[in-house]
Amino acid sequence: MIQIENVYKSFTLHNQGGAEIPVMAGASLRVSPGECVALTGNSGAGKSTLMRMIYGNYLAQSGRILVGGTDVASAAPREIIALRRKTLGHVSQFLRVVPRVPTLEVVAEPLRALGRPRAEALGRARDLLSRLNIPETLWGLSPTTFSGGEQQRVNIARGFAHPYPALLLDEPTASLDAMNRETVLALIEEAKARGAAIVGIFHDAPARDRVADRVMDVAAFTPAKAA
Ligand SMILES: Nc1ncnc2c1ncn2[C@@H]1O[C@H](COP(=O)(O)OP(=O)(O)OP(=O)(O)O)[C@@H](O)[C@H]1O
Repeated sequence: MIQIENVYKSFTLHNQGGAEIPVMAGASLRVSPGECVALTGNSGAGKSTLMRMIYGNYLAQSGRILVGGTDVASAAPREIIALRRKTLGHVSQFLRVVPRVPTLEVVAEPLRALGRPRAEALGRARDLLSRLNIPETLWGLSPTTFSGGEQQRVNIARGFAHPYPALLLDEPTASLDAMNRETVLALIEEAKARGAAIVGIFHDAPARDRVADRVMDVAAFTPAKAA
């Protein structure tokens, strides 16, 4: 489902005389449906960079990043937008939403964008918001004024609304209380059970041990310091 082949990435520092810093070389990884692979490695090893390349936010200089048959490394922007809508979900700790849209609509939006009926999309949103303990009194309000933890849970609900075949999880359990953390782990397990291929960064080691089938240390892809 997710297949990374021999990816190379460097950053060009335009404010430092155009210096080129290689950060990843020979990155390869294959994630099957129903499998969760956790990226590990020291701070600065390149976990976030690899996730951003899979999502199409950072461009790989060479190699292939196949997600459900689309090569993110060479796809046109509109192909990446379609991929993100149908196939590739992304759950981070941070909520970015259009102001003034009610929480229920924010969570239902990924399903509405795929043309799912309004009643079905809102039903799914209600189910997820209840499971993640967002009080019903907040559902009609925009989440922009919510607490950090509430915004994080709204973002998780939104990220799990559509059953994406591929999912990227960036510290999905960070700063959650025990009960909500348990719900998120259950959502991840359900996504695996329905066949989602998942790549995640989990600083929460017990969470990683529970949901990850394999661990990939990205230090293996760090270019030799002399290069
Ligand atoms: N936009 C950028 N421009 C220049 N260098 C960058 C950029 N993004 C990341 N880097 C560099 O790439 C390397 C990998 O960073 P990355 O954020 O992927 O590491 P990480 O493993 O996710 O670290 P952490 O666990 O601290 O989040 C670092 O040396 C970082 O400085």
